[in-house]
Amino acid sequence: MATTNHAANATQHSVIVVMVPLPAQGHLHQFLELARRLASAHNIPVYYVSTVAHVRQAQSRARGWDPLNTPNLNFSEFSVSFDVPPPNPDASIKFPSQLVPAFNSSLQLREPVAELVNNLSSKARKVVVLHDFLTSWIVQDVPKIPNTECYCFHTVSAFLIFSYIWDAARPPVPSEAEVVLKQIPSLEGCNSPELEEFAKKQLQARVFGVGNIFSTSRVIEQLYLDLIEKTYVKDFKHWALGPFNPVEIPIPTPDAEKRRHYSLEWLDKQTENSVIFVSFGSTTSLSEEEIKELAKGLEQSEQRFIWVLRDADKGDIFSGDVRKCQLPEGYEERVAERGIVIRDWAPQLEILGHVATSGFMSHCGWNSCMESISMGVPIAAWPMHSDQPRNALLITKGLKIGISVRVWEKRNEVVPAETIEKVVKTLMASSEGEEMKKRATELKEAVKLSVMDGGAAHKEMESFVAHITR
Ligand SMILES: O=c1ccn([C@@H]2O[C@H](COP(=O)(O)OP(=O)(O)O[C@H]3O[C@H](CO)[C@@H](O)[C@H](O)[C@H]3O)[C@@H](O)[C@H]2O)c(=O)[nH]1
Repeated sequence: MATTNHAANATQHSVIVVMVPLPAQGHLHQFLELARRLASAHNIPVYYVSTVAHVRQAQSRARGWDPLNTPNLNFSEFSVSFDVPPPNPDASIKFPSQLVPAFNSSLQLREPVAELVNNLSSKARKVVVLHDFLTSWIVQDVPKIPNTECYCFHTVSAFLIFSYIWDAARPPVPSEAEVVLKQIPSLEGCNSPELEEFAKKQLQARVFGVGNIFSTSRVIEQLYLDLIEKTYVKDFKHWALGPFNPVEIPIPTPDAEKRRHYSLEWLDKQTENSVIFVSFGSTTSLSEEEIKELAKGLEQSEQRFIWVLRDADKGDIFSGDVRKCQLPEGYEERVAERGIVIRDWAPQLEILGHVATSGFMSHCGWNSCMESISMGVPIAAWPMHSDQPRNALLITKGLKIGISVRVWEKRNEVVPAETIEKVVKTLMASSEGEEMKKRATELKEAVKLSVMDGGAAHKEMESFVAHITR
């Protein structure tokens, strides 16, 4: 097993942080951004540990900063063996087939992680291990190592975590939460049996650490964070350290300006609040029939759009031929005046933050939700799997900043073009849509304030750092 192990170079430190993310794009930005904050703003040495493929992905997908040139941030990469099938867009459960083999391969990190932490623990007063719930199995030996402390980093919404508690125990909740929780969809159809099996393994190896970190903000999910806090034992700590995405789009340097994505230049030419961005994250693919209906629906809506249409993220995790999604003949030429189709990785945050963008058709992956809220963009919800159906409920019924396109109960039917057309028009060109936009803008302003000196998110980070370095 080849490793780039920096532990040998570590000098004596008070506290060292080791991060063990799940090797998946959706979990990457959050872990990486927390690593950056701890290493740069708080001067704590951080070790970001994962498979070779995931570390490469992390190094190339940091937003606007150079992870390789960040003092205090070290990458420990371990090569693992695995074989990953390509995505299957026609699968009845949309959970991507290529992911679980990649997750399973990460189980091989158990020994190297224990070895690394063991090594570091002799060089520091304390080693703090921040792990994903889905990497519990990897870190299960850590509590036996002296001078260590474990924290679970949830890269999902607080609403989702509380929805599991609600499923299991129906604790009393305020009416405002009850109205929403009563509508939570069952978990049927959310995960593949392979993922269920993987998650069960994590639950069995669960490490009962010191606290939870949530990838959310108190200004968005205070209601559900309070409910979670009430159900845990008293001295277990909780921090909401999000958002982990930038809340402002930085002005590009002259160099970055030259490399600016063509979709942003296209947006520059559109009028304010006129474009809907359509993208379904990094893990799922649409079937040919869904693509056909979506193409038709967008065209019939007569709204401007940017549509990211590619197969699930290659993300360096699987090799082999990738299907090229087919659009109806002559489609791109026909809609050229109004829309563009991106076949590659898109600069999602910049697109959402552009003044011309005012709607987002999204699968409701949690990063996409947080990014959309941070940029004040209401959502047309098209959930596909995992936490997405429940996130969609939070967005549409809890925060009231969105509308459903793919209704979860009708997930076995292809969403027809007429529904897509209607939803896009409602979001982009109706008083109902304007209301959603207004609420999304209010949330955006609150999030912006929260990350400033003295704001809720800022204070929360200070409290977390004070706790781990105590
Ligand atoms: O062309 C693209 C596609 C994606 N992204 C970014 O990739 C991330 C995608 O994350 P997310 O919206 O959460 O979707 P997934 O990649 O599908 O995330 C997985 O992980 C999330 C966090 O646990 C879960 O909420 C999702 O359900 C799960 O599918 C976001 O930061 C996007 O900005 C881009 O920048 N460009």
